[in-house]
Amino acid sequence: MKNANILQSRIDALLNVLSEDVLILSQLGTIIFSSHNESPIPWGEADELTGKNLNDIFPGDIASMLQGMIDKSLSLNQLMVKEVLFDPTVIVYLQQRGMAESCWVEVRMAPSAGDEPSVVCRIEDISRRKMAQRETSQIQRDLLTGMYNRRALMPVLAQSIAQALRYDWTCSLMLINVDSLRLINDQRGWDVGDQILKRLAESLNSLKRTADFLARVGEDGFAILLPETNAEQGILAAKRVSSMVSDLSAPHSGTDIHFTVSIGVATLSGEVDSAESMFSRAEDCLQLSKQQGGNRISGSE
Ligand SMILES: Nc1nc2c(ncn2[C@@H]2O[C@H](COP(=O)(O)OP(=O)(O)OP(=O)(O)O)[C@@H](O)[C@H]2O)c(=O)[nH]1
Repeated sequence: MKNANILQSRIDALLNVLSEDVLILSQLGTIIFSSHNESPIPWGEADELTGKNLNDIFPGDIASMLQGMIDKSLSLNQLMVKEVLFDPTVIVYLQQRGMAESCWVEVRMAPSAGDEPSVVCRIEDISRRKMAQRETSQIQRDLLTGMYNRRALMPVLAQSIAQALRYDWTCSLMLINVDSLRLINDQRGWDVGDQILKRLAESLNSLKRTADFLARVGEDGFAILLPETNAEQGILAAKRVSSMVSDLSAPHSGTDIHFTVSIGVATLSGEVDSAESMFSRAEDCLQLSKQQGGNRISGSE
């Protein structure tokens, strides 16, 4: 009995230092025990929750999703984890207790030993983590086309170079730049220019191999990192892009506006190469294609 008391006081102390909510739920979704301390979720007093069922707190779809987690956790005897949006306009129980802003929570359920089947459920507010994830992915994406940007490309290129050097492979970088986008914008309107960039992005995305990495770099162009691709194969890939672009167009006043691209391909040239030096060589090749009148492919090792 003494031991049981010590254990209980340790469990109470443990629960007191947790900022997450902890519930024990029966197999049928009834709250047997609840503990919440500094949680931003206004559940009401701990006593108020005990004896309530998930259906008393959550609308039908969320209650049955949580019940599904209980069922699975008990039948598979394993931890279940899900991210759930707690929106007070949907979860009226929480709105009535003062919740004004939505928050994302991580729900973890683990089967618990005992006479009656039950699960221990931890609910943690992960809104900040979610926001940070969203911000990170936004700063790595181009807003117009949704593709990765140069900031995202450079570390991947550096990694690909490191791998190629280590395993005695190679890799290539292709820069694809729309010819005379300024003129198209001026003559047909910025919307047409936008359409061209979007269609080109979508088509490059479908054309590239799964292992390739596509990014929008600069105002009017894209880059594709081609792992395990030598100079000759890089030029072949560029030819495929060029021929694909000849079938692309953007609609404008009932007509189709066609466009061309210039391409520069750089291939890894040895131990001294870096992401920056390879990118800069690809830019030089692109420049050469532009100087020769555009709609051309230039490559360098
Ligand atoms: N429609 C559209 N235009 C953009 C976007 N970003 C930049 N631009 C424009 O794209 C044009 C790029 O101009 P330049 O760098 O001179 O290139 P260009 O006219 O394609 O000439 P070349 O590359 O030499 O063929 C500029 O007028 C930019 O204002 C965009 O997101 N959408």
